[in-house]
Amino acid sequence: MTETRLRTYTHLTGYGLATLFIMILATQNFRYGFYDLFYLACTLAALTIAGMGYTTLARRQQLRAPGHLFIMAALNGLILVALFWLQEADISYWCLPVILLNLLILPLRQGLALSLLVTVVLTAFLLAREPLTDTLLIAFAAVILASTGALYIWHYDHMAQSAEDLAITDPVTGAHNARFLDETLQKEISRCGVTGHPLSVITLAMDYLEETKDLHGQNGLTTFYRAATQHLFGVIRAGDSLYTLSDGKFFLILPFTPEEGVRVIAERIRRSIAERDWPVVGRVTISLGCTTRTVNDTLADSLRKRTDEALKEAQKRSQDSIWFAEGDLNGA
Ligand SMILES: Nc1nc2c(ncn2[C@@H]2O[C@H](COP(=O)(O)OP(=O)(O)OP(=O)(O)O)[C@@H](O)[C@H]2O)c(=O)[nH]1
Repeated sequence: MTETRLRTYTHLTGYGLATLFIMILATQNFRYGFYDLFYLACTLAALTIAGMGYTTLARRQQLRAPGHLFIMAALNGLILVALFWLQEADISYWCLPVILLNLLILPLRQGLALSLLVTVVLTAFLLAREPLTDTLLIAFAAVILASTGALYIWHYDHMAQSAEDLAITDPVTGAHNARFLDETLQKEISRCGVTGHPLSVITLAMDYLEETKDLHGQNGLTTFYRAATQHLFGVIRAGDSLYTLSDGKFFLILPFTPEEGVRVIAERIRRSIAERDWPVVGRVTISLGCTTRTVNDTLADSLRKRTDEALKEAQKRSQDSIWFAEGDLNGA
């Protein structure tokens, strides 16, 4: 299930349960003749039903739907105004589920800020009217609810972020993985198609891979891959992205980089790798295949194939070299 869909279900459940709870309150107050509280509950229910409608309408943008903040601010505001207007201490108990609803519907910071605001105003109201022990009891319940809810949501957000990072990161090098490459490259190509900015890519691989493996073992290679990744992150500019492919190759996506630019950065990378003394493996050279997108390149696969061929050509000609593959400008 995607995060967006999960949020949609969570929001619908939150608003749905709140509506049910408020409708029960409305019915009870109507039965006992507390019409002010009945009207208040009906208005609150209208807001939570609006929340359900908004959740359904904005279901594709649940992660950044700003309307929830307005709905929840109105809901919280209405309860606080009613608290002072009606001078009805029973309304203070309505604030407790609202604190949880804030945290469930809104991003953590917004939800927590709104819940703390409600807690402070509620405590001030109770201090002026109710015995100190009752006030402390309700304020304490509100703080416990807000902090436990916030902790739980923070923990969930943290876990979701870690799972997402793991899914797109190579465990050995810490760079992005091949799965994420296809996705990002396709998006980048589509963006270039619209804006017309140049896009270049590079595939690079270590020379004498088998010999190095025989000499230093897989651990030696892994140490080099890790160090090379950190080094490449330092060479490329912000906006470029680096990927580790399964067969010991690296891939670079270089947005806003024309043919002359990719030749410059490829040469810079080649030289900087050859000049260093690497841990465990010592002196190492790499070969690089590069290409620049043409208007006929609409698929990630075609750019990847062309850089792979360019890399093979570079390795065939000599080690420690670069080959640039021209794209087809005439036919698709
Ligand atoms: N994508 C990318 N391109 C680079 C990088 N370094 C150089 N280039 C390309 O090579 C061209 C010439 O780079 P440089 O020789 O560093 O000259 P520069 O004018 O200082 O480069 P910029 O100010 O980065 O444009 C740049 O305009 C880029 O197209 C890099 O780290 N990433």
